[in-house]
Amino acid sequence: MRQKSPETFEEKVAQLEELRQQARHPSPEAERKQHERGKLTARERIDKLLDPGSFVEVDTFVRHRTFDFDMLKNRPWGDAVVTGHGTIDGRPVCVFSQDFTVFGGSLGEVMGEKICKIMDLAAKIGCPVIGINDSGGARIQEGVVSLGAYGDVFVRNVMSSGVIPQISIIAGPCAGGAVYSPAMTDFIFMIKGTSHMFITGPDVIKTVTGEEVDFESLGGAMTHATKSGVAHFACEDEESCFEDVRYLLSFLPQNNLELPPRMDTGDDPDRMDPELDRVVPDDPAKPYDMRDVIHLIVDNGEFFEVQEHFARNIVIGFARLGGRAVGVVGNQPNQLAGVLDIDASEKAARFVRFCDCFNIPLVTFCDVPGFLPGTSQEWGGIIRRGAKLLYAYTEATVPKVTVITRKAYGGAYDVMASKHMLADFNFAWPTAEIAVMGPEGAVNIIFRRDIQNSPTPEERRQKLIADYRARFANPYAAAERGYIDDVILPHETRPRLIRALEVLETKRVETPKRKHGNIPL
Ligand SMILES: CC(C)(COP(=O)(O)OP(=O)(O)OC[C@H]1O[C@@H](n2cnc3c(N)ncnc32)[C@H](O)[C@@H]1OP(=O)(O)O)[C@@H](O)C(=O)NCCC(=O)NCCSC(=O)CC(=O)O
Repeated sequence: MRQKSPETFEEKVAQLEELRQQARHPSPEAERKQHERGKLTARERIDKLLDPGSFVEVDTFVRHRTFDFDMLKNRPWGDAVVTGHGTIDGRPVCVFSQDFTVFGGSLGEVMGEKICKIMDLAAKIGCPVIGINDSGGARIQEGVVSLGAYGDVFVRNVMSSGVIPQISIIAGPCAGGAVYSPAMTDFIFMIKGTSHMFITGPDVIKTVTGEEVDFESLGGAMTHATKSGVAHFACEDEESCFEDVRYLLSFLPQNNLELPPRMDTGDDPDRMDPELDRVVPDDPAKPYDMRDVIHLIVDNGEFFEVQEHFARNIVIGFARLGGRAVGVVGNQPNQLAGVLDIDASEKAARFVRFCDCFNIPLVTFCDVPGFLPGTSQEWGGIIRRGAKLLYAYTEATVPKVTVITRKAYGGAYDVMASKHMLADFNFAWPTAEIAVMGPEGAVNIIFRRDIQNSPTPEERRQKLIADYRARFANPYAAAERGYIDDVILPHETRPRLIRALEVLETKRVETPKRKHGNIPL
C-alpha cells in the first residue's frame, strides 16, 4: 500500500531510516532460518570479513523489475546481494555477498547488475574483489535474463583475470552455470558441511546416470579439495574461512601493476638453521617432508599452503623471505616419491601463472624422480597436461630461484624451473642428483647386454650402478656447465635465496609481441 509522501526534512530522514532498516533486515524469520542452516547472513559475513566498520554499501535500494509470476508483489530492497567496498588490513577491497534469505540468493537481472558494478569498481581502482556465493542459481522466474546476467559476470571475471586478484568464498549452494564465475577466479574457499558446488545435483545425476550420491560427497568442501582440485581451501567454518582470506590477501598486491606488500617479519635474513642439513636422508630411496625444508627456510617458518589436500605430490603456497612475499613450489618426496603427474602439473602450473600475473617471485624446491608411469597417466593426457607446468615456468617473467635438494631426473628436471626454462638462479645442495634417470633404471638400459653376458649378473649390475651413481648422481656435472649457479650447503639456503631475490628485484624481461601464447589446456 502506498504511504503518504514525506514532506518535511525530518519526515524524509525518518523515511530513509525506515528504508535502510527494511533493506538491512528484510525478514527476521529468513535470518533465523539461515542461522539454523549453520550459515551467517550476507551482512554478517561482510562484517566478519572486513576491517570493523570499514564496509560502505552501494546499491542498497536497487530492486528487481520482474513482473512474471507475480514477482512485483515482492521487491525487497537491495535484491538478493549485498555489495560494496571496505578494507582488509587497511587495504581496499570490493565485495559482493549473495543473500540466500532473498529468493534463495538466486541471480537475476538486477543482482547481476549489482555484482558487475562492484566488479567494475574493483577493476577501475585496482583492488581485489571477493565474492561470497550462497545461491540457488539462476533466478527461475526471470528466465533467460538471468542467464544473460551470469554472462555479464563471466565477462568481468575474464577481463579482470590477471589484473586484480579475484577470490571466491562458497558459503552455501553454488550450482549449475553459477559455478563458472568462481571457477574463473583465482582462489576458491569452501566451508565444510555448508558449501556445495556442482554442475548437476544428486537428483539429476540419479535420473541420468543412475548413480546415487549425496550433496556432500558430490560437491562438498573436502570433495573439491581432494578429488577435483576445484577448491583451494576447505575451511572448518565461516569465521576461519574469513581469517584465511585475510591472510591470503596479505601476500598479494592490490593489482598487477603493484608489487606485493613487503613487511618486517623480524626474522634475520642471515639466519642459518643447521637442522636443514639433516632433512634429506642419506638413503636416496627414503622419503622426507618438503614442507620441513620450506618451514626451516622461510620467514618465521610461516608457509600458507594452497590446495594442500590435492595432488599432494607437489606442494604450493605463499611465504615470505626477508619480508618479501614469494610463491613456493616444491616436489613432495613423501607422496608418490614426489613424481609429477597430471594433477600435480596442473596444480603447480596454475599457481605459477597466478604468481607471475601478480609479480610474486617463485621459489622452487626440486626433488623429482620423473613423471608418473602408467596407462591412466598416458591416456589421461600427461603429455599435454604435463606440458602446462613446463610452459608456465618458462613463460613466467617474475624472479625465479630454484634449489635442487635431491633428485632432478629426466624431463622433470627441465620442468622444475631449471636454468633451461629461464630460471634466474639455480642452486643445488650437495645431496643433489641431476641426471637423465636414476642409476638403477639407467644401468638396466644401457648395460643390459653387458649384465646378461656377465657370469655374475647381479654383482655386475651393482658395480655398474655404483659407477653410474659416482659419475652422475651429483650436482657437479650440471654445475660444470653452469646449469647450476652454485652448490650450497642446506643451511646456507635462506640467506642465499634472500640475496638472490634482492638482486632480482629490478629484473626486466622483454617478451615477444603476440596476442597471447597458446598454453596446452
Ligand atoms: C539451492 C537449494 C538446494 C536450497 O535448498 P533449501 O531447502 O536450503 O532452500 P529452499 O529450497 O527452501 O529455497 C529457499 C528459497 O529460495 C528459492 N529459490 C531457490 N532456488 C531458486 C532459484 N534458482 N530461483 C528462484 N528462487 C529460488 C526457493 O523457492 C525458496 O523460496 P521461498 O523461501 O519463497 O519458498 C534448492 O533451493 C534448490 O535446489 N534450488 C534450485 C537449484 C537449481 O536447480 N538451480 C538451477 C537454476 S538454473 C541455472 O542455474 C542454470 C544452469 O543450471 O546452468
